[in-house]
Amino acid sequence: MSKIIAFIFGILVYLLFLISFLYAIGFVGNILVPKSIDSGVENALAPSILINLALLSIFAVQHSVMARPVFKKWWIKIVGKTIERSIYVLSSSLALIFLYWQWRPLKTVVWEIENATISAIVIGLYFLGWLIVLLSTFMINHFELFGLKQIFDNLKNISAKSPAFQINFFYKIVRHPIMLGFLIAFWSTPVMTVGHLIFTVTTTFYIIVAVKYLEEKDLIKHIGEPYEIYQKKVPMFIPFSKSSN
Ligand SMILES: C[S@@+](CC[C@H](N)C(=O)[O-])C[C@H]1O[C@@H](n2cnc3c(N)ncnc32)[C@H](O)[C@@H]1O
Repeated sequence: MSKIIAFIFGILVYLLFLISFLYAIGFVGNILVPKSIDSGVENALAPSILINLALLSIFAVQHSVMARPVFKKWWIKIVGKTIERSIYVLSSSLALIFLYWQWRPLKTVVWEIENATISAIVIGLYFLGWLIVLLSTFMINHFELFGLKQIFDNLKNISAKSPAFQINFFYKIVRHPIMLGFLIAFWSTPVMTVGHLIFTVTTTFYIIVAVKYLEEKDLIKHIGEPYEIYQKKVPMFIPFSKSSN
């Protein structure tokens, strides 16, 4: 019975993730969704900036703290291995939905691309960024990353293996294609407002710090020398650039 409940929970969490992921494309790109990064009533500058930074910080803290091995080890003892990842995905989705809901638009335009062709290219890049994000998740392990593999394995009484270290497809070109996809999507806008710029600069800073000082440190601890060799051969974010630590 508990296996079925865990399974249903994991499926519902995955559906919520899909909704919040699709909503993110509409939210950042100001496309189709009822509330986007630049829609709604504009309030005073200082409180809006503080609220937006607080919303981004909630996501960053949740996302980084719950992903650390020390936290995971402790948390697995409480919730069990099967649904640990689903709870992580659920928490991230809720933090994102809260951000979409409470985001304060700041509509002053910082830059605007007036040339229609360049504007269309930039919009194309926006969707390319999101596509890179989605495809990259399949290159490591989409189903493990979003908790589905764990709930399926549990249902079939298979003991889950640790996810394998991948150096395939996009991971041959950069070490962090998912984050590169986000960076491309967040910066590629024909109209950059103050609110969008705050979002983009803060997330860029967070991505660089989280990858360099948290994720890669954990990967070196976990994988060891093969990851250090990978770091020397493959650049972090910029394809074909000199590889860096
Ligand atoms: C949200 S994913 C982001 C992965 C990577 N930073 C990127 O931008 O493509 C985070 C998870 O991917 C795992 N990961 C990072 N690089 C990996 C690789 N080359 N192979 C397998 N898993 C990896 C990390 O251990 C972490 O659990």
